[in-house]
Amino acid sequence: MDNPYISPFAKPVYVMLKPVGSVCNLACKYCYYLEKGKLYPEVKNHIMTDQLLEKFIQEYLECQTMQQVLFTWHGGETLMRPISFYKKALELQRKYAHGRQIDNCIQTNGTLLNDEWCRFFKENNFLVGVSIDGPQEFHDEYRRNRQGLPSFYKVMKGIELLKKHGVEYNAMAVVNDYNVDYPLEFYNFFKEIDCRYIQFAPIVERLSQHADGTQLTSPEQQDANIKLASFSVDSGKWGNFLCTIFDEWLKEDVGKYYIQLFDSTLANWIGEQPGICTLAKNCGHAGVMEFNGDVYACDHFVFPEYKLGNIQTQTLTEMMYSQRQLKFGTDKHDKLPLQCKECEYLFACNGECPKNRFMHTTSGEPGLNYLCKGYKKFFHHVAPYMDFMKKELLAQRPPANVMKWAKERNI
Ligand SMILES: C[S@@+](CC[C@H](N)C(=O)[O-])C[C@H]1O[C@@H](n2cnc3c(N)ncnc32)[C@H](O)[C@@H]1O
Ligand code: SF4
Ligand code: SF4
Ligand code: SF4
Repeated sequence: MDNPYISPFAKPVYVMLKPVGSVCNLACKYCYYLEKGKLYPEVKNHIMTDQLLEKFIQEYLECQTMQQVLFTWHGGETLMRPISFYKKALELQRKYAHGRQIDNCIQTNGTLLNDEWCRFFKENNFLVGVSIDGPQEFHDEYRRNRQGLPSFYKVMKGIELLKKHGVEYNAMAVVNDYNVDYPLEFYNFFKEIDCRYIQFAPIVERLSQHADGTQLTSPEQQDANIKLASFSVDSGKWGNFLCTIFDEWLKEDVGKYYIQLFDSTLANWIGEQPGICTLAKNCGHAGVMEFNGDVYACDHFVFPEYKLGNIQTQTLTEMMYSQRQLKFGTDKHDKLPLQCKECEYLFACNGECPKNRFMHTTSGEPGLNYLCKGYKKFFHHVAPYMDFMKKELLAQRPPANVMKWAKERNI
């Protein structure tokens, strides 16, 4: 074979990069990634070398079967690498692109953004994801640095700079035990700052002490001593949160504000692939590569037992299409408990993220998702509107017509 990297598979290989591992200037209390540094106690600097960066970029580009290739820079805090690192990455992308179209997106806590970063992102067409958990009071509850200093004002300044430079950005928020009680304040905040693409994710973590000093728990561990982390969202409240925001969105925001979870729900309603992996039928499409070349099954499964290999000894295609990774992907559906398999909302929920499946069903079967109650409530609540939007889409009319329809029915 001329090119050892060519992938025989139709789906693109997608692997997010961790150029500084889990290193960060903040220490958000709920962060699932901060403790991942403990997986590499022998390494002093968790920094991806230029050699590894080049190896990854060459291989990543050469194994793609699609014309368009997406690079995702993730952390830890991505902006803890200097701009020169990303300039080098762009040079290497150009070197190995061979005519492919390359897109870059980067996830950041926003605190280190300045004019220089924003100019760089604008010039190079980066999509920037900024983490912000709503108004100051919610955001600063958990998003602080090691000294306990809050980060809200720095993030807001960062967002202002992105806007000033015309950089495309979206907001990434988490919903936790605190902000879940204030859905309207949360939603209106994003409207006030004129953020039209809103992504939010529920926090569910379980903690126990492991020998290597880590605390987060993979779903296989079913020990009764494993406690739900206090910052986790309550399942029922998660449902109320989604329903309240949905009703508000329905008043005048459909087609104006894009809420990823609602779009993904509609996608499932019409049988399309949802944008959120948690609502998809299978997992396994998005791997992550750590600073040292270790590749894991998913960003939320960076546990030793989910390591697929290392790019120095195996190709990305070998790892991402290994039997283990394929099984990781199909297990999402195959391991559903009967209660899910018989659920009227299975097509929309797909049992959500396997990381959260540590409950038992009413008949005592393990593997039920902790968020089941909340999602069931949400799907039940939105079903008539989703049915209507589906009808509109199939008739090639805008789904935003749902607002008028709901108003006429006084709902
Ligand atoms: C690990 S951070 C890395 C990138 C960057 N430091 C940032 O904060 O955006 C990626 C995203 O995960 C979110 N996150 C952190 N801990 C989480 C958890 N336990 N569950 C769900 N999302 C979490 C963060 O709020 C952030 O939006
Ligand atoms: S800024 Fe991102 S990586 Fe850093 S602690 Fe917070 S969530 Fe984790
Ligand atoms: S394990 Fe969870 S986060 Fe990972 S791909 Fe599956 S649904 Fe998504
Ligand atoms: S709503 Fe509950 S029972 Fe239904 S598929 Fe989702 S997790 Fe399973």
